Amino acid sequence: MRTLSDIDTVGVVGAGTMGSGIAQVAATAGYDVVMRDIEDDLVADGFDRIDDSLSRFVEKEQLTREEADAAVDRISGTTDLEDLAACDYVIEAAVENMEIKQEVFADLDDAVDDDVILATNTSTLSITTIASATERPELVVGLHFMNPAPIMEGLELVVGEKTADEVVDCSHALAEDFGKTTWESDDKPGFVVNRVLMPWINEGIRAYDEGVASKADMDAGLKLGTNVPMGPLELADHIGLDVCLDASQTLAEELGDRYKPPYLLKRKVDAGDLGRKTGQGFYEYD
Ligand SMILES: NC(=O)c1ccc[n+]([C@@H]2O[C@H](COP(=O)([O-])OP(=O)(O)OC[C@H]3O[C@@H](n4cnc5c(N)ncnc54)[C@H](O)[C@@H]3O)[C@@H](O)[C@H]2O)c1
Repeated sequence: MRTLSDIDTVGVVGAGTMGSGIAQVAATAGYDVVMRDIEDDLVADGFDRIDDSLSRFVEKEQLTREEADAAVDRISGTTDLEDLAACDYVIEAAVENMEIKQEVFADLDDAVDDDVILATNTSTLSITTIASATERPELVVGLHFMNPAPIMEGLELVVGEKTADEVVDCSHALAEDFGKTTWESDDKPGFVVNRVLMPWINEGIRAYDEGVASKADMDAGLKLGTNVPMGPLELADHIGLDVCLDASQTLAEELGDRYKPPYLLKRKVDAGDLGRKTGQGFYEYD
């Protein structure tokens, strides 16, 4: 099995909100990165997000222009799964759907060397179930980045039923090399963060829908009243309303009705208003 010193190239599956952020984190930490999505346009959008984010780091003088350019140069984009063959550690950040994740993991299992760790950035799905699509369940682990991945310090490590101790150790070490601080969760629905965060967001949406307060006052109340950086409606827009809906549905299936997604969340997703990424969610964005 590979250890941290064997890892030069990190594969990232998905170039969306999280995949592009994870690719940026790995490249900024000095790793070569192969970022894969299913269409060229989606890969290009991923690079645009990385450029925007790195430019903000440069503006804030947290990186030099040269360091930012060097990080981009270390990332190659592709739509071809075979291009992940040379990777030493792969992080999957495709959509939050068990069927798709299992398909991706079965394909990755064939595409990369037998001793390569396959990590998933899933928000709520079972690591053990995802791992069962491979012949290497002991090499599958949850590496759950927070959004935005380049900014948030915390990284949740999720240990599946068969995940080997060495894989957990190597993943903690890699996360630390990315500049992150980790905590560990057992493979239980929602892990530590989303088990508590999703019902908080959903209750905020319900309270707004039931007329407790305006959107702005719901968010202001939670921000000023509990000292969090974003209220529930802003945070839902930031995460993506589709991601919140998928996560809540999984949690409700596993843990019961207290996790049931609110009606208004479903209606907004059906309308295609997914939050920041589509320019419209609970709020409007440029
Ligand atoms: N958005 C968040 O705040 C957040 C936080 C932590 C974890 N996550 C998790 O990260 C994962 C990705 O979420 P996101 O917000 O980046 O979603 P997103 O919709 O922004 O991006 C998902 C990307 O995956 C791509 N994709 C779909 N099938 C693929 C395949 N077979 N191979 C390669 N790419 C494929 C899509 O084209 C899309 O570009 C999900 O599992 C989500 O639950 C999201």
